[in-house]
Amino acid sequence: MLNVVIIGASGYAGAELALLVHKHPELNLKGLYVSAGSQDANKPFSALHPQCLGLVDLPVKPLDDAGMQEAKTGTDLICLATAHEVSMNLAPQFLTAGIPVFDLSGAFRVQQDGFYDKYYGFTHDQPEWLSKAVYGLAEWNAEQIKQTDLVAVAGCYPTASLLALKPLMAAGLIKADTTPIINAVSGVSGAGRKAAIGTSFCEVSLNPYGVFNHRHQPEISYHLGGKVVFQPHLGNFVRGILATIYVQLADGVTEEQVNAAYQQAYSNSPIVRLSKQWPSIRGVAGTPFCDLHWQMQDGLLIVGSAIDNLLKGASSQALQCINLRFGFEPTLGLM
Ligand SMILES: NC(=O)C1=CN([C@@H]2O[C@H](COP(=O)(O)OP(=O)(O)OC[C@H]3O[C@@H](n4cnc5c(N)ncnc54)[C@H](OP(=O)(O)O)[C@@H]3O)[C@@H](O)[C@H]2O)C=CC1
Ligand SMILES: CC(=O)N[C@@H](CCC(=O)OP(=O)(O)O)C(=O)O
Repeated sequence: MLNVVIIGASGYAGAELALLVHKHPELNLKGLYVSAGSQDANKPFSALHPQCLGLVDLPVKPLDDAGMQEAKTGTDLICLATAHEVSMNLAPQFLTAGIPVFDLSGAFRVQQDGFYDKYYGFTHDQPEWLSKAVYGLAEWNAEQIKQTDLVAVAGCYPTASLLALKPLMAAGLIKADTTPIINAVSGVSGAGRKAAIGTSFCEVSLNPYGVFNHRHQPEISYHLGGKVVFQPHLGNFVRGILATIYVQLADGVTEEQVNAAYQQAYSNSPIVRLSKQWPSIRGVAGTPFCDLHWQMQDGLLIVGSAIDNLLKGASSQALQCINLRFGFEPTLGLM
């Protein structure tokens, strides 16, 4: 059994991960942590997430000096479900102690000059670790994930978008000099557990946000290797992302070629389901799956992609990466 520590365990993504680790046959949930000054420090995890009562009753401990020392001792791997800047600061402290890190934040996802200043509002001060990080999009980067100690688990909207677009890009089916358009809606859990007026459930109906400046647009472009337009929306549901993606196909591309591209990419990947119907939030919420469906007409392809933002968009994808890194079956603890 591998001993796992989760930092940021009281948050929405960390909590999902704690439950997944608890259920995993090869992983032992060794410790759960929150910030040193957290109002939740020392509360039982199950008091914060009552669905886990009797399953995960460990306390969430404060990550003060003693907590940090304890978190490092006898630990085989660390998961960071913390804000980007917190992860940037914490990851090196575990990596230098020889403990592999699986970071759910955006802190190590994009290796591009000036990216963090422009899109995250801070200067990245760990360029060496950033250059060593592997992007944790499990279906596409399995070989690199197996060999790294720092996995930057892919973002939620980028996971839904890239799983839909990468097969087309890899097969050369996207028309040159065109820009795929990604229109996506997320549930409010995507904004995390902290209360804010803009993501308060009574305030949210359905609205676009982050127009032309959301940090996931460059993350998607960088890992696709091509330009995209990305427009997120906030919807009045708790969890799930539905992305509808519009792609101009290269001249002469047939439906058979599109089908073959998706089959080739995912026929051995049970987490990505090539559906015969348009995906829905209901079809994926609470599951580790990404559901894809597509249709084409007159050279235009429309692809639907749905995931649970807290699972395939965060914690279950982290677990896929852990499985790959430690040589377990890729879907162990997930299906
Ligand atoms: N929500 C989602 O759908 C997704 C989230 N992510 C990423 O995962 C990360 C967590 O997201 P989410 O769960 O939504 O966020 P939450 O705000 O729900 O949770 C954040 C967690 O971090 C803890 N925390 C805050 N500051 C520190 C600190 N200095 N040291 C240790 N722990 C700290 C918080 O507890 P406390 O404040 O009490 O200390 C809490 O447990 C983010 O980077 C996010 O971008 C990725 C994909 C999807
Ligand atoms: C609805 C909502 O607010 N979603 C968040 C994205 C979720 C998230 O935490 O982003 P990462 O996947 O990059 O970690 C946002 O738009 O910033």
